[in-house]
Amino acid sequence: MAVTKRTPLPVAEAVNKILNHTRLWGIEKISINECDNRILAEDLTATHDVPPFNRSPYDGFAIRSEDTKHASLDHPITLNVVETIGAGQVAEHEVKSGMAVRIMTGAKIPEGADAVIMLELVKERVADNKNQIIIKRSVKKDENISFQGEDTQEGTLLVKAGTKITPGIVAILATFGYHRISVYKQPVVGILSTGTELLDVNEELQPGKIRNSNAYMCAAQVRAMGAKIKLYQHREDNFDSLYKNIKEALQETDVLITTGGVSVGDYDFLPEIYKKLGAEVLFNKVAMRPGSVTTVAVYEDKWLFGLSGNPSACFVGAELFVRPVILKGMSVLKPHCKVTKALLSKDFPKPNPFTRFVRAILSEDIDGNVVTPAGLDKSSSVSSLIEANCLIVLPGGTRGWETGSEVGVITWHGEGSEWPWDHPLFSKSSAIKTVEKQR
Ligand SMILES: Nc1nc2c(c(=O)[nH]1)N[C@H]1C(S)=C(S)[C@@H](COP(=O)(O)OP(=O)(O)OC[C@H]3O[C@@H](n4cnc5c(N)ncnc54)[C@H](O)[C@@H]3O)O[C@H]1N2
Ligand code: MOO
Ligand SMILES: [Mg+2]
Repeated sequence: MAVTKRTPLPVAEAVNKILNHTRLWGIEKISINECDNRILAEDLTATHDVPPFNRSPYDGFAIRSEDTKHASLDHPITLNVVETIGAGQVAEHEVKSGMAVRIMTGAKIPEGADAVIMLELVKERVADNKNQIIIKRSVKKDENISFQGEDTQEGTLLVKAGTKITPGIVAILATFGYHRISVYKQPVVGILSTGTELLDVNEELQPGKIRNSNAYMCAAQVRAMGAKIKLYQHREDNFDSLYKNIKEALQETDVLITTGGVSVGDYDFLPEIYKKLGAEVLFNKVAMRPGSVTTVAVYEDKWLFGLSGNPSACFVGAELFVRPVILKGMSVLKPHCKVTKALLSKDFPKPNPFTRFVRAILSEDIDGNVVTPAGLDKSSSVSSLIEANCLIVLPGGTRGWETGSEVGVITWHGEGSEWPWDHPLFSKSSAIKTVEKQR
């Protein structure tokens, strides 16, 4: 059987094709108790000032500063303590000249008072059956007052829709009384590995067989992207049953990732399955390594990602192509891997006509970011994924890369990047400059 020729698409064009097809996953309301790491679908605006009233930042006495104007070690002044309030209580008295209110941290400053003096700075006594304090220093107006609105003012836009809910944002939700929150729905991402050679994790090795690592790896990647996972039993490379499995899985998923069976081999059935489904194949070859066989198709409103069976290629395919589909569908403002630059700490002599994504370790030294390739640089490698915390992006060309070269790097942790990436990592003409050898 003749092998159909595939035309490799530059990585940036492949990403653009995907971006042209993304759709929003919809919005749902959920409880504040279950919103961790979800993506906000509404802007959060301060619905009142914080703090909402002037309050005491210390345990002390609310006083009128004027009363202490002439207070000193030699001329202590005495005030009568008229009541005590804790946080949550409101004073009954207005503080008039000669009066003080014993006040605890967080309590509303009583009318008439314009300063607080800490407990430790006064002497307390009872005289004539009255609680009194003696003050030996002057206190300035506004001293030790937390002012209404000093943290944030009513009407301030605090968090934009499309932001991931962190513990800090949960505090904001609670502060302003959002107990049910609009968030983007999480797409359901099915993961189905094909390969007659595959065993499940709990099975003993047999001749010619290997355990299915891709499905579990992809599930972990996609879960970290914030989607819901449906992990399917791995399947043999059999056209008819695989077609049926995929068709069924598409009924209950928004995105279906398959791993393996996507190249040109006798048992690589994914290309034929896309055809039989009538799926629109956006691309089936990308000018990149690893992952050149990555195929992406759309079928009705579903996505099909045919990731490579080779573990490292599978990993790269998920980060480059699945990530933006999931995150853009939740209006995440930076839905792509984060792009940055670093100096190469080792020669990378292997030239490649395609853009190469090298699993690597990014670290910082006094000169800035440094990046070191990690482990075996083959698309079949699984151990190079252990330490890798980034991918070096080497534009295709005829030369290798020397120690000290400034290279583009992408990472999948924390905040991402917008598209297009801010320096043209993928264009040959951009020839990332080689800096003088530094080490
Ligand atoms: N004649 C050609 N052969 C190949 C080409 C090509 O262009 N022409 N491309 C090569 C490249 S590049 C890659 S990458 C692989 C992609 O192969 P498939 O996506 O079809 O994947 P499989 O053939 O099913 O498996 C490849 C490799 O990965 C192992 N594998 C598969 N599934 C898993 C899994 N779930 N967990 C762990 N490892 C898995 C499988 O045993 C194979 O060793 O094709 C090249 N060939
Ligand atoms: O798709 Mo393959 O990973 O380029 O080696
Ligand atoms: Mg194959």
